[in-house]
Amino acid sequence: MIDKVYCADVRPDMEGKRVKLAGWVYRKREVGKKVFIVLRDSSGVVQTVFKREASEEAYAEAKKVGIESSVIIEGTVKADPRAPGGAEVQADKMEIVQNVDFFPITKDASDEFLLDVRHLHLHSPKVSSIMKVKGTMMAAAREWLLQNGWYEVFPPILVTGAVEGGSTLFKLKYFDRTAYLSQSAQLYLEAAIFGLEKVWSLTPSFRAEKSRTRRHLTEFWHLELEAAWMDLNDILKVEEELVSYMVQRTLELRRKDVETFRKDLKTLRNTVPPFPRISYDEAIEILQSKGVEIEWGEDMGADEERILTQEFESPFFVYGYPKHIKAFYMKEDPEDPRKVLAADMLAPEGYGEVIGGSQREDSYEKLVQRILEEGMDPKDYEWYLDLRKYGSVPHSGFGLGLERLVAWVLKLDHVRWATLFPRTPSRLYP
Ligand SMILES: NC(=O)C[C@H]([NH3+])C(=O)NS(=O)(=O)OC[C@H]1O[C@@H](n2cnc3c(N)ncnc32)[C@H](O)[C@@H]1O
Ligand SMILES: [Mg+2]
Repeated sequence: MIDKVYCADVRPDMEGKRVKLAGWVYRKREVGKKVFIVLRDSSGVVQTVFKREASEEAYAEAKKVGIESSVIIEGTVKADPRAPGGAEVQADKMEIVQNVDFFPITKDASDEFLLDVRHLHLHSPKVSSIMKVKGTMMAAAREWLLQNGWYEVFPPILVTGAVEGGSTLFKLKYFDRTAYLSQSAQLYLEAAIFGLEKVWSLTPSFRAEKSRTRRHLTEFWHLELEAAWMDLNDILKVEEELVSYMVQRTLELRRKDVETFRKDLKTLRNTVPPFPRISYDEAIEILQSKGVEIEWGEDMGADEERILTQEFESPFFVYGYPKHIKAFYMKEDPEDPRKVLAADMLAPEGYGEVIGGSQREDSYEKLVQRILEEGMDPKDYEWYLDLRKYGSVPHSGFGLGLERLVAWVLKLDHVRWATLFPRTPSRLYP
């Protein structure tokens, strides 16, 4: 590894210190007999200046080097309030590792072009900021989960059945059998709670969703928790504590990156327990009062959720959905058989659903009945039904879409920008 100083670590108090930098040419301009190069690395940028009198050779290299060329620069730090970070490097040596004559991404590049060359778009400091925030949010989640006694497990991705409906399964040939890409690790987490009680996993989940909305991917990162002995209210408390910790910790560690995308942090600061809770019935009434044509029993889509979020300035829960619009594994509400003990967490500012969760049906007979009601074959879920035969317990869990949470925190206009290489119905390459 090159013994280098990171760009963001070049400070005014290093005046006179000799440093070696390694990175990529981010910006370049010639002013009179000087060449200014803003060098970029993973930490940020620093201004370097090349003068003929300092080194003829380095000056000539600086004049010819192209944007996004990889370079190693040596020089002396000089405090200068006009330079980003208050200091610049007066360069006297440059090694061009690889010169780039023309970098295809220009200022006016369209979103579609950026996605076509996503492998080059990852040079962008803004993209790096998104990935740093996403990584920090997951690091915060891990911190919280470890501190609160949750065990990480590693469920399979190659599976034999649907969790969230057969219409969004990706099917593949598995030797002489049929397999699917996992839509959710939930069923396997439900098996794990009989030994570990409180489990979680971060896995890629796959949905053959044809819906081309700003919040759907065909592959997304899915943070899922499952706990024995917990009912719906218990798991909602877990959700709001976990999400609050993820958001507040990210503000603590990555505030500059977050502020690159949003100046108003109010809804993030408001993300502290307890989150507001409204029933599905109340949600329908609110929507109807705002002129939305929706009847009780209908599902809320992105548009309805967007309108609903206008009522809140923090994430909030909607609970008590009608049974027929929710998944087979959800426990019927003992007080109202039309409903299930399920709740979604919606993010404000128009983002909507970021978490889907519920208390699970723990009765063998009722679960068989729900599977049949949904037109599925209990034989396909024999192992899953066994979980209700051998020491069944009340249990609950949820799934958080990591890209959706990041998209809200950074106010991204599409969830695809929150993933390294977005997968959508029209995108499988690069
Ligand atoms: N362990 C569980 O209880 C999870 C449960 N089986 C489940 O998959 N619920 S979910 O379908 O609402 O998906 C959960 C979350 O997963 C995210 N999600 C769900 N589908 C997508 C797509 N297509 N793209 C991006 N993100 C998606 C979104 O935030 C949802 O709230
Ligand atoms: Mg959902």
